[in-house]
Amino acid sequence: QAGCTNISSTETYDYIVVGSGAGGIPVADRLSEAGHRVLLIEKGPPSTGRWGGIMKPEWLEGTDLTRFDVPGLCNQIWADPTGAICTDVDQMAGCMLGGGTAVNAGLWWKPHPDDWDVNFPEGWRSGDVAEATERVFERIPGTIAPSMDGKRYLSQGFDMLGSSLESAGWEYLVPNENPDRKNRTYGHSTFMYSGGERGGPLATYLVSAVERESFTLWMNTTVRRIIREGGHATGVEVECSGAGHAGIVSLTPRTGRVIVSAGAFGSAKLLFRSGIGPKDQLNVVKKSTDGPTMISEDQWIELPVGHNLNDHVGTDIEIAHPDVVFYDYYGAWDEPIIEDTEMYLSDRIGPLAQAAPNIGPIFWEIITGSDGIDRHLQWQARVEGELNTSMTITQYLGTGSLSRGRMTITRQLNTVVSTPPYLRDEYDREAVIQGITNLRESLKGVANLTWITPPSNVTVEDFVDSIPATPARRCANHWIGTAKIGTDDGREDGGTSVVDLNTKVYGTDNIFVVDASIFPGHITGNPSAMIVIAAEHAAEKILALPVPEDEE
Ligand SMILES: Cc1cc2nc3c(=O)[nH]c(=O)nc-3n(C[C@H](O)[C@H](O)[C@H](O)COP(=O)(O)OP(=O)(O)OC[C@H]3O[C@@H](n4cnc5c(N)ncnc54)[C@H](O)[C@@H]3O)c2cc1C
Repeated sequence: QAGCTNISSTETYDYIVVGSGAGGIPVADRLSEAGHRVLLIEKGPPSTGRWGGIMKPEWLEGTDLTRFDVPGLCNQIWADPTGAICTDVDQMAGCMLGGGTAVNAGLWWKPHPDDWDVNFPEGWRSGDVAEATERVFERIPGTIAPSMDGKRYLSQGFDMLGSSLESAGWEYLVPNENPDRKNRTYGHSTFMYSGGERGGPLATYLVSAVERESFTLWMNTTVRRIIREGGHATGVEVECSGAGHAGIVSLTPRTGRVIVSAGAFGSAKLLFRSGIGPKDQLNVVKKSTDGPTMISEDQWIELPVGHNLNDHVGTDIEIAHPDVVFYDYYGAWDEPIIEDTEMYLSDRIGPLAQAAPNIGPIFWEIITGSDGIDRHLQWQARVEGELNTSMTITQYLGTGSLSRGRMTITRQLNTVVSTPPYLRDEYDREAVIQGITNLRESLKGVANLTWITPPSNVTVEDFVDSIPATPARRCANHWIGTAKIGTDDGREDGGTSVVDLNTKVYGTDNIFVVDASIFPGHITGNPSAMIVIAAEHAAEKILALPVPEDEE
């Protein structure tokens, strides 16, 4: 293909990291920092201006910014996702440099200790990841006041809802200074933004990685399969899309390793295509166009990849209040308020330095179910809805939830959510209902506040039951879990885990998974910061493993 570079057969790498999202960028940086030759392969194009991205509205022409740099343009992904998202996944997923961290809204949370302690195995509890957490928040502290003048613009919605919660006994706090206080508390959203721009892993870990000679980044290059002999990977086969690379790239013989960081769907798909997964899925791949080059059946490694799929259960409610002021963030694409673009371009201040569509407050509650399990709810408000005075508030059900689903692959090699993970457990449903009931109660006395959804004459039970438990209605875009970490080897009867405590795929000696896929269960908040922490922690574990020559 024109523009593609054929791979030189002499070049080898100590680590090949597949996918440049929340997991891939930090792990690639840490491995290269330790002195290894690292190749980071991303299937998508560049995103932010720093890396050569070009997608932008007219008012950014002539600047080195793209739509992905400007917080106020983050919701353009819903208006026009072309060229930014994966076309082989039936859900929304960023397929460009930075993965989800290039297209997301930048919410950035220090995890609640339960997010680790309830879900993760030994060696991955809150105490074990404390240092990794510190390292991440040193590099990406996040901010609750993204506009560079420290002011918060258009805070009427926050003020109305915040003061209403306050009157009902909820407590204001700075969330990342109090990560363990998620029960009837509220605060401003924290974003990974810095300098009035997107920030995050693309502006930190990737910058330090690229400065090293031992680090190589390829974009527009898709890893088709891992080439392996038994449990030992020797390299990967890549395909070029646009100006990428094509051919077979080799690992350093004996000691080289592959890190799969292609996201909850992308990583599972790559494992399937490499003969690792449940037999039914590997048979689908065998019958696809991959058939002729797929590893032979006697080399398949049967693991429950794609099972344990999870997402936050999203339930939207909507209220309206005359104090709330709407700002047209979608309009900022082609009909922006000139004064606001000027403020942004000259000083990185104003509404466009804040995430669309005016997100916050964020508030939390823990519901103890009749099954005795604590379930964490995060409520995320934004100024958007039916009326100019509406606020839509999404309730996310996370930590403690028990429902799980499954992703599978089609003959066309697209991934699908074949079993949606929403509300399959009756106590998960109970927590969602209880949370809305409690919020109704908390907002009961607020003058001039109207409930639009659910209207006050509909019971919460009927409302919750009326929303289909499908991704179309419940999706939070926080997919996790398809290559679960744990000690129960998934090759054994009843085993549920795909990777061991070092994130190494069971049955292999040098293939690892480091991204949202390894999360055993859901967490309190938006997951990107926790995925970066997991990547920091995984890098440490991987670097500590003996290489073959050290063994015996
Ligand atoms: C619209 C949207 C808004 C969101 N908002 C927030 C938010 O505000 N805060 C938050 O914390 N989280 C948010 N999230 C979720 C968060 O971004 C993801 O959970 C996170 O990015 C997942 O990290 P990951 O490393 O697992 O995968 P990803 O970030 O998805 O990265 C995977 C990367 O691998 C690449 N890839 C896939 N297959 C291959 C292959 N075969 N070869 C080469 N490359 C490949 C992809 O192109 C992608 O770049 C949002 C997600 C979406 C979609």
